[in-house]
Amino acid sequence: MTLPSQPFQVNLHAVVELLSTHIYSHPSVFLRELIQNARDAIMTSIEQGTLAPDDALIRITPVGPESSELVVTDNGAGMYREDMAELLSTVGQSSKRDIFDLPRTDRLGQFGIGLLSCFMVSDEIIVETRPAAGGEASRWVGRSDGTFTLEPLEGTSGAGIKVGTRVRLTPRPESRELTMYARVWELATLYAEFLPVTLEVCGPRGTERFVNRTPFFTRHLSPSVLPSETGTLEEGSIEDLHAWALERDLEHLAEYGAELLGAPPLDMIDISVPETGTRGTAFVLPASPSPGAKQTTRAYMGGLLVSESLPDLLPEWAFFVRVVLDSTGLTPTASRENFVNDEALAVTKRAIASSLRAWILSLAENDPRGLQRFLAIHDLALRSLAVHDAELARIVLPHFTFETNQGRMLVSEIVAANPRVRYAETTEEFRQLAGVIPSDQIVVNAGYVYEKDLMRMLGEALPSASANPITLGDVIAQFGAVLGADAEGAERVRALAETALFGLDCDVQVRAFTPEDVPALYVVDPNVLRSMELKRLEESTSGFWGDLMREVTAAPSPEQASETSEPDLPTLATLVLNWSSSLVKMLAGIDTDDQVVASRTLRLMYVQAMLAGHNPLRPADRAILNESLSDMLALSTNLMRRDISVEDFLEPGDGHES
Ligand SMILES: Nc1ncnc2c1ncn2[C@@H]1O[C@H](COP(=O)(O)OP(=O)(O)OP(=O)(O)O)[C@@H](O)[C@H]1O
Repeated sequence: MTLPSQPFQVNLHAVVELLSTHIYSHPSVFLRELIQNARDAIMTSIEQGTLAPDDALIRITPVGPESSELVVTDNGAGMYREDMAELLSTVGQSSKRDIFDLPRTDRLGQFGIGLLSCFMVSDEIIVETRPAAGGEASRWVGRSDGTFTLEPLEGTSGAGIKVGTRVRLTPRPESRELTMYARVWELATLYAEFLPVTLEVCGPRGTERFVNRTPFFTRHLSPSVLPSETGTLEEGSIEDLHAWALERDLEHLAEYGAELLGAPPLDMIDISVPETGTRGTAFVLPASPSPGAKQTTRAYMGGLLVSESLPDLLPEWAFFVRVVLDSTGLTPTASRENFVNDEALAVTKRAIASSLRAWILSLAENDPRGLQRFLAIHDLALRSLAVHDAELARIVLPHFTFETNQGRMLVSEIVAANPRVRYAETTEEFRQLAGVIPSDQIVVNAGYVYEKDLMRMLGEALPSASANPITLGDVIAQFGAVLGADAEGAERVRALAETALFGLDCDVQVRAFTPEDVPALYVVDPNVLRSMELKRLEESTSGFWGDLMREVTAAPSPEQASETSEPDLPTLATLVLNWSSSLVKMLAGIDTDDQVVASRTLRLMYVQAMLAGHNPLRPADRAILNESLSDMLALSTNLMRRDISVEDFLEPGDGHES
């Protein structure tokens, strides 16, 4: 025997609890749901020809001294009594779906739960309505205990009910504030200021205020209605009038942007995605946002607010704009506070990204000064975009500036000076290189974020140019060896220096190079530099951090591990003494008696070379700096008094042990 089917029962309390704690972010959304129902009913009437668009009106009367009820009235389609029980008392029932039960894009509602949000602020919802197509007025009263009544409003009781619908709520004490004038005005403006239906809020003492503003952010490239007060038009003046209207729209748009950003936007970018009925404006920030800041989007659906701050609608790199948009083709989530992450949203996101990109491209091609203004504020954003976008890189790369040994230069200037661009991959290497590269040659510092990648793209982006890394090792390899009659002197200085730098893990070479006023170069492999920095920290840090540092420095990297297995560990650093420097030549001719002076001079040259290359000084380096300076001071003062001898200063490593 088959048992008869039975309908599910709905526990209304549990549903309202679910709505308020898991779906809606705040009880105040009840007002947005009522405005949305009123707007949809008005759209139905306009569509059916029973209401002229200019006569459409939503009126909100807040709770106040004269009334303990909040009333939302519309002059839309209303409802027939026969439909009311099903539409209003059935959770999930909506009239806003098409014959295939799909949401209608011209209606904002679709889930059939919005009215229930009123139970978040009131225990009773009264809906009084009269259908626009003709018929009796009716009253439906729904209660939070899950019961409802439905009655006809005949004779005098229905006389005050005009075509349309009014919803009456008596708020619970804790929700009263949400239904009073100040808050209602604030919420109505927030949700509906761009609603294309007139919305008025009745203020104290019968005053009325309209919340509506024109959504200029959706229409700035198509002029809004032409002024009606212009009277008859002269021949040929229609274009002027369009230009005037467009300019006025742009002014309003800029004003809105300034309100949104707190300062006039640097520029405004039109967003248009016809496939998803999305239109809007991206306002370019007039100041650089804090690092890592992600801009959120203010989104509307049919003029009703979805969210003031939607994340994830913009690409990662677009932290230089704040977007405001309106969509009729995206699907809202049940809370109506976000969009469903579907294909339509993906299409919209891609289109927004390409509009921003197209704006940058057109700036680069048509308005180089505008691009420079933009770069002065949002340089990093554009670099981060260009490294992933070869086509964009081709257009914008010449406009980027890079640090070079000749100061900051535009890429176009660098390439014009020499299309075979050479760049240092780290800032440390650049600083060392900058000291020795002949001044008529350019070396670029590509050590900052994105710059190495951009340099690597240069050859592809600008076919006439090429870019290759250059290391200090490359430059030093080209330095001339010291030959012939000078070879002996050079070897002497090298031996002196090796002795003076004993124990400092530093090899010594003597080469001839320019500039002559650089007596020595301290050359170090970047990996070695890193371990030196760790060692310095380790030596100067005690306790937990010191132990941690020691652990870090003790654990060899895979490369180091393979290196240590080799019998000869490469020398850590090299001091390259410059045979072209008169100071170095002087050291070659120094008297044996003055070897202490030579030793301290070489140690000072070593520290000076380290500092010139922006290398970190370890405690041992600082110690020899201080010792050498005090020795030099003592030598020069005491020797002049002739009351001490050089032997007093000799120490192991000074070459006088024997
Ligand atoms: N002001 C109104 N005028 C005419 N019909 C209304 C009005 N308010 C509600 N209705 C009817 O009641 C139904 C249920 O409304 P409800 O707000 O619960 O859901 P919805 O608007 O259809 O969908 P959503 O949950 O997405 O808002 C609507 O589909 C509509 O038919």
